[in-house]
Amino acid sequence: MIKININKYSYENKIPVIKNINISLKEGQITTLIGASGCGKSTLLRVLMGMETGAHGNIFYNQNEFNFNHWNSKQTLFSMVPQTPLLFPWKNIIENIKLAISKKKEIQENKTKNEIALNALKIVQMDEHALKFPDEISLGMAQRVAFARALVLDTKAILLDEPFASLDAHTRRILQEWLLLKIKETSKYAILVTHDVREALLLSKEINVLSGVPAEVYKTYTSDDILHENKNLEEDILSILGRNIN
Ligand SMILES: Nc1ncnc2c1ncn2[C@@H]1O[C@H](COP(=O)(O)OP(=O)(O)OP(=O)(O)O)[C@@H](O)[C@H]1O
Repeated sequence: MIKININKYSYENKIPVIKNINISLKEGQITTLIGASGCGKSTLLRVLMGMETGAHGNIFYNQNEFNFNHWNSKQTLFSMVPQTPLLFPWKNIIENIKLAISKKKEIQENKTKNEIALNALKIVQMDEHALKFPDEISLGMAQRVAFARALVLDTKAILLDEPFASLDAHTRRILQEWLLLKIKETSKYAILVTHDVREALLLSKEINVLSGVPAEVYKTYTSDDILHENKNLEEDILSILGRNIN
């Protein structure tokens, strides 16, 4: 299990954007953060990536405690799949993946970067398109490449920042099912950030509903709540989001 506690984070010592976030991640499962626009979801992911420093709190993984005081972008616990794939347009698909592969990984696996990249593209069923350029593939395919790029970074957890937001409803549905399977197959831990309550219910084992700024966990739904749908969860979550809690 990965346990994340962020007691507080503020940009440039102004009012806190994140407060009292305690979430847990389980292997092969997706934990979701859902909250209104601007409540601090992307900031939270950036803190975990080490792109924003100065948060107060800690992370527990494998009996180790990591303090945010010593957290930076060189951390190896988290990688991110952003809202848009952010591929270099002048490099083909396999070259885009190879850029993310370290020399250390090449030595450890005793494989060339090409072999490692091709293997990751196989996992996301994009190996047949390895030599295409980003403008020759669809957005859904590009998001799968972004997922492969996160895989070769070999982090324990993948942070998914609204990865399906820019896709049409049909492609989104296919990729949602696909993602669920891949997280299970690769035994990754995952955090999904979304606005979409149905997406949260479809993919998550745990849903954390965030309040408005500062982002704070207002309510947590466990896998039991989600599985049994004993309450009308969709309505429940929507009504919390609609209250614009501050
Ligand atoms: N670099 C920054 N400096 C100062 N404040 C920032 C910075 N980035 C974001 N903020 C503020 O922090 C708050 C949270 O922003 P954030 O982008 O994390 O929200 P979000 O929940 O991801 O929004 P959305 O769902 O619309 O992407 C907002 O009030 C925003 O204005």
